[in-house]
Amino acid sequence: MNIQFTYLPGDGIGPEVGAAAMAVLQATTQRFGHTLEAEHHLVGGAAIDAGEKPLPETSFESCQRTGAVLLGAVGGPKWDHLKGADRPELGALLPLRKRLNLYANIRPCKPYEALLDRAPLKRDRLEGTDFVVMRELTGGIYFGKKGRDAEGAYDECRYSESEVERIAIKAFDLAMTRRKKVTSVDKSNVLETSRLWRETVERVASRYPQVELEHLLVDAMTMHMLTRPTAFDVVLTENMFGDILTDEASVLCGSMGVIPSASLSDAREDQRVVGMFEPIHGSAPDIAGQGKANPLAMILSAAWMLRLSFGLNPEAAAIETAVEQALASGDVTGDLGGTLSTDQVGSQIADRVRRAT
Ligand SMILES: NC(=O)C1=CN([C@@H]2O[C@H](COP(=O)(O)OP(=O)(O)OC[C@H]3O[C@@H](n4cnc5c(N)ncnc54)[C@H](O)[C@@H]3O)[C@@H](O)[C@H]2O)C=CC1
Ligand SMILES: CC(C)CC(=O)C(=O)O
Ligand SMILES: [Mg+2]
Repeated sequence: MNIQFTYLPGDGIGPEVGAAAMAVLQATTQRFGHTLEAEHHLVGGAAIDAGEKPLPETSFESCQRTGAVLLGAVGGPKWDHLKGADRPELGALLPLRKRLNLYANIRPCKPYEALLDRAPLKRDRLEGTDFVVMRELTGGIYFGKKGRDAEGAYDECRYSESEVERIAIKAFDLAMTRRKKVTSVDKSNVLETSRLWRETVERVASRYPQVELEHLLVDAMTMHMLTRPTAFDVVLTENMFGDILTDEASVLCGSMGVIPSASLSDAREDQRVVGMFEPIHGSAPDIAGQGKANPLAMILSAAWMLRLSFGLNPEAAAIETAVEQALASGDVTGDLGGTLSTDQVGSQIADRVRRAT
């Protein structure tokens, strides 16, 4: 198969973890007899520095055409002085998600055996943790009207019923393939959008009688995630809450550098589901350029792209097995207690895939 996708390394550690993931993709495609056709494009601060808009039309057009996107990260202090849509986050990342209709953001939290003792939780409390966050990605406060007025500043938070309904359906469908439990997280004691969220989730739940539904308020959820992480199966939540809760979930998994993500659309007219695959972390300016970034989240995101955009299950599994072996052998970066550089982690995982029988 010819694996044609759009590669957007972006900013900070994005190109570093991206290079490691590309090395693993090269090894995997060679090993399984495929060809790799990566369309490299600029996005975010890297595009701004090249005199372009944060999301150049050529970059967007490639994403739209290939329907499979591997993204590093965008943003960083260098571009923090910019305002509104001139910023990498507001001018590139959010429009990419919106324009590709990537409303379903899936982020797993399943700590690897080798990392169980790195989390600040006791092993016996963490063992068996295996949940997936289904985060709504194209609505809510990040996309609302924002601005300044004489009194200060505002960010509007809006959700339509259909936006809540479609992500709830995704969460219940996913729960049906897993342990049949959905925990919906909102702030319905205060927010009107959360009241609509809860009503709509209840309505969708009535179509899935086999699935247990639990509601939690987001402030309490931050505590429950640390005190009873094994209680969750599918965690359904809105855009900003999902953003924050998944950074918290990364602590259970040992590092920000190990959680991949998939952002998916519905099938388009051509039946293609568009997918963007990216680590949950950002551009990590504090470690950028030092070879310290953990590339596993990006490598696992590439594996998800092979599975979800190209249906290449054995290929994705080969990468995931190699990652597990690397973790078990301690061949990892400093955030996980290892001594390897970003590149070294990438090349030893590529070697493991090449050697796999
Ligand atoms: N999807 C995206 O493009 C995202 C972009 N951002 C942007 O990234 C920039 C930096 O944001 P921060 O708040 O610093 O969040 P961040 O996720 O980049 O970093 C938070 C902390 O985690 C560490 N970390 C992150 N990824 C790591 C990795 N792969 N290996 C080892 N350590 C890692 C960093 O060194 C830092 O101490 C901001 O401009 C932000 O808007 C943030 C999150 C997502
Ligand atoms: C610009 C942010 C909304 C990106 C982010 O933190 C995320 O999606 O995790
Ligand atoms: Mg985030």
